[in-house]
Amino acid sequence: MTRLALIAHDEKKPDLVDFARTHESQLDSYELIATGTTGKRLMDETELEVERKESGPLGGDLMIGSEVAEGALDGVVFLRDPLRAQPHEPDISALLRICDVHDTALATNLSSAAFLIEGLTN
Ligand SMILES: O=C(CO)COP(=O)(O)O
Repeated sequence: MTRLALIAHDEKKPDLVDFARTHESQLDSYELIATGTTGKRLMDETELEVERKESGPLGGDLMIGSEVAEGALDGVVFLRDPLRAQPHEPDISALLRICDVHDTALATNLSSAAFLIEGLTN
C-alpha cells in the first residue's frame, strides 16, 4: 500500500487541509502519516485516518525521516513556511536531505504536491 507523509508548518496548515480535502478520495486509499499537529488538523477537518508522529519541533520530522531511511515511505508532502525561521531547522534539513539520499519523492509546495500524488496513483 502507498504510504505518504503529510507535514505543514503552521502558516501552511490551512493549505494542506484544503489540499487533503480536494484529494480526499485518493488520499483515503493511502496509508497516511503526519507530524503531530498537522495530523490532528487533518483528522479533525477531513475524514482521513492519519498515523500521528510527534510534533515537528519535538522530533516528528526526524521520525518521518527515519521511515524514509528505512524505505517505508513512497512520498513526503512537506508544506514548509519559506518566510519564517523555525526553531527546529536542523531537523527540517535532515528530513529534506534524507529524502534526497533515498530518492524519495518530496513536494514542498502545493503545485508539486499535486504532481506527486498524481504520480503515486499511476
Ligand atoms: O514543525 C513541523 C514540521 O517541521 C510540523 O509539526 P506539527 O505538525 O506538529 O506542527
